[in-house]
Amino acid sequence: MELRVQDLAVARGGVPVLERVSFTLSAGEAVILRGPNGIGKTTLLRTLAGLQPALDGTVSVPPESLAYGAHADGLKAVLTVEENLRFWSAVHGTDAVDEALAAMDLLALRSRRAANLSAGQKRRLGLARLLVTGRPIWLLDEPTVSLDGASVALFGQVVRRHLATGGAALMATHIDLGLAEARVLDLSPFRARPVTRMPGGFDEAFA
Ligand SMILES: Nc1ncnc2c1ncn2[C@@H]1O[C@H](COP(=O)(O)OP(=O)(O)OP(=O)(O)O)[C@@H](O)[C@H]1O
Repeated sequence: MELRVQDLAVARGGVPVLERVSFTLSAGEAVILRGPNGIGKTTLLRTLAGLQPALDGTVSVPPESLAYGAHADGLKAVLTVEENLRFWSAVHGTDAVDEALAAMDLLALRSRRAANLSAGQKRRLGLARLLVTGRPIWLLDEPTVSLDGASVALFGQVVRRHLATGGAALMATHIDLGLAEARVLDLSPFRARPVTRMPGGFDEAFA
């Protein structure tokens, strides 16, 4: 499945952040979003995931084709690791829980409550959730935060396997996941033009 983004404009807190963003992400492809802090990588990913509306533009696939992986969002603290994945697998009508546990090295932690996981273990569970969504296009926001070297390598393998089986990934990351084939999309040219400022106004005070 191909993701075609055309002239997308996105905003954060009502303020336009990026505009006229156009790119294509094909099956089997990984694209890495680049740009300085605050340029709008998270905002772009959240907009594509359907978590906030776009100001303008078109996205060729519905949010149901996209899986958003960020932080530990969506984890139920009182459920165990395995129960969390079973919950999401039921929501998505898939059956990949054991595979996901194994892929992110969570088999030994399957009976532990999510609340009692370390930050890195929570992150691994959040990434295992991607696998049980069964969705082809992954949107990843700094997926390797809190992960140790071994877990980064593990996740690199998971992404490569996803790409090899026709999936695609759009990610904001500063870490080399070992994806030699990944394309880089620099967001700098899409920075929204600043709104007209009022002299002595709020913007001036914080400039
Ligand atoms: N809740 C919010 N309300 C208003 N503005 C926000 C809010 N969250 C973020 N912003 C602003 O929106 C802009 C885009 O932020 P975003 O998090 O998308 O950038 P980013 O490229 O992901 O940054 P980083 O590399 O630091 O993670 C920034 O200028 C930020 O200050």
